[in-house]
Amino acid sequence: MSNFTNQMRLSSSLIKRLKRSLTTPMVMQTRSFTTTEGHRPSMVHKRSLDILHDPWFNKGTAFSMTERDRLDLRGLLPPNVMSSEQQIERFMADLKRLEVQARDGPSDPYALAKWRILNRLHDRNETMYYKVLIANIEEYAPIVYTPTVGLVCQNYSGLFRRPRGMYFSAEDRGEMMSMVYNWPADQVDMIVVTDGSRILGLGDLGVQGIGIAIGKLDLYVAAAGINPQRVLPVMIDVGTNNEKLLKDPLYLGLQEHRLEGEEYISVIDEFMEAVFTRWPHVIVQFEDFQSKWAFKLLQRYRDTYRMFNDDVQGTAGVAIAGLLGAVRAQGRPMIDFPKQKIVVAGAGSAGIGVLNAARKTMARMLGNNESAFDSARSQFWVVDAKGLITEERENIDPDAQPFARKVNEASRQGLREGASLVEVVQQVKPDVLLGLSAVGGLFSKEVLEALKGSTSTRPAIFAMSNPTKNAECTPEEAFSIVGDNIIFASGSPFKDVDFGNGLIGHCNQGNNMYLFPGIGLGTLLSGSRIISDGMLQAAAECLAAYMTEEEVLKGFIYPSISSIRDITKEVAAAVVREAIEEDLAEGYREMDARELCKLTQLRVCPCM
Ligand SMILES: NC(=O)c1ccc[n+]([C@@H]2O[C@H](COP(=O)([O-])OP(=O)(O)OC[C@H]3O[C@@H](n4cnc5c(N)ncnc54)[C@H](O)[C@@H]3O)[C@@H](O)[C@H]2O)c1
Ligand SMILES: O=C(O)C[C@H](O)C(=O)O
Ligand SMILES: [Mg+2]
Repeated sequence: MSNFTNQMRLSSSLIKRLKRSLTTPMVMQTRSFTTTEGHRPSMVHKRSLDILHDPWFNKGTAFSMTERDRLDLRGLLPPNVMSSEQQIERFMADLKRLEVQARDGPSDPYALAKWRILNRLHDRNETMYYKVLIANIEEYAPIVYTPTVGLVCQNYSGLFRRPRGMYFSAEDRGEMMSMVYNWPADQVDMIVVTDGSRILGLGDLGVQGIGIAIGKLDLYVAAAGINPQRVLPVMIDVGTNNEKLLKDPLYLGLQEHRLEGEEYISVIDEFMEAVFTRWPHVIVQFEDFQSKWAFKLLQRYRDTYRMFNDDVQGTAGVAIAGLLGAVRAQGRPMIDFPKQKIVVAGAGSAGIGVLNAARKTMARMLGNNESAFDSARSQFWVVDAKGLITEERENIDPDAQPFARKVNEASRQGLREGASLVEVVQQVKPDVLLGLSAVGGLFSKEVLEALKGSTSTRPAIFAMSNPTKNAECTPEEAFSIVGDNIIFASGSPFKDVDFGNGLIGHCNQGNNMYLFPGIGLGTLLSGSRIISDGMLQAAAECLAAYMTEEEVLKGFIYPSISSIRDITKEVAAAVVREAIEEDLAEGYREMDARELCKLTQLRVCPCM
């Protein structure tokens, strides 16, 4: 559809909406609809979320599309309209499933039960919910966030009780500009949006992916202190390619294959235009989009909107901080980073994001010129589902292309196109083995045995895939096979390993949660128009510098989650400083750019 036609559609829906609000005062309006039992019309003086939160009137997913339109509910419920019989079936199936699938690998067996209790509190009393979460962040972050949030998404059709957030579906094309006004808050600071196409390492979960947006925003409130009334989780339902969900009669999302190409982009464009029209200062975090869209959408929007992609950019910053920590843990200065040999398993949105950032960081340390950038490339070996990526790879993904090994260079090392991970580790003897493959157990006994040949005095293993059962290896496997001296980090939380001799092998959590809340908060407070590479780099450097020399030498390369509020504050301050330095900051509320400058200790400040 041309931009013009699109605009016409958008503006006609907006005009409809405006007319409706002019002719009928929202609050006092009386509307009728049929109750769940059927026939008698019910009169209601409420609208929007007030209806969904009222047990006398709420029909949940059984509200028909006409009722959703008339009661300003469009977008506040998952798109699939259910019959009351289906609702009961879904509830009963969930009740019976209580103990089954309540566990994600070796994690807490009661995780899902705890999530249900916390979720009920979230629905009843947000202030109390966040107080409980903040006071017990170490215990409950793994429940409301990774790894349990993965289990929640997998079971979402059953767990769904009260809606939270907004749903924009392929069926809502042309309506989004109007729908955004169904959200009751006049001010929204943070949106986390997903299309559900790659939820953690669990694949395409369709509409059920809304859970990840809710979990991330919980951390925005708990770690960054964002007002819970100003966060908005969003699910863009463009269908699903998950065959199981397509056949499930109780699935809450659109039961059609995913939109592709221009059709897909036009939905996301319409969503972005709608939310930035209603809330011009909002920040949109893209989360768990499959790689093929993650990069394209980032390129499409990053210079126009206040947005970032957490999996590409947040993960990259967290990985850089960890990689620099691993260099320091060897007793070497950070500036030795460009000498590290790094094997990366996984060339998706996260893997490529990390590779690009690591290469740039090395290049900066080597003189920040073209030849430095070029030579940094040779420090990386990238293995994906088809093995080692070389220039011989057919139909190579353009994002992976810059990291393809030259064929003669590979053969000098005894490697070839498609070489297995174990062969690569054997030949390269890397300092770092980093996994973002979503393949649980990929760092097998053989791979870890091969890493014993590392030329590093202290090899580092980053098993960053989530949730727990997708981790490339466990810390027990890593420490017991490679040795007590290694550095270990995983994306999902694991317990430290007790060596039984009074010594402990520390398991770091290398998760983007250490950066995204600070990136969002810093952007909000600075009022920066966009989120620049420099702001992201400042966030990563701040996290890298957070750990003391003594801590890194003991193998602690990331802070404990109990200090997440402090880290977030530091990261946010670094982001604000950088935004000011780059002359991007426009200020926040009464704190204009000039006032912000006064607050910082910058020597050079462009607005002074
Ligand atoms: N720790 C964190 O903060 C963090 C952040 C982002 C993503 N992740 C995790 O990283 C994982 C990957 O995310 P993504 O968005 O890049 O996914 P993706 O699906 O885009 O990429 C997965 C990549 O792994 C490769 N792969 C598959 N099987 C492989 C194998 N046997 N050997 C080597 N490579 C293999 C694929 O070819 C692909 O390149 C997910 O589990 C996600 O949860 C963790
Ligand atoms: O969600 C997480 O825990 C980290 C990351 O964003 C992921 O997709 O795995
Ligand atoms: Mg993610």
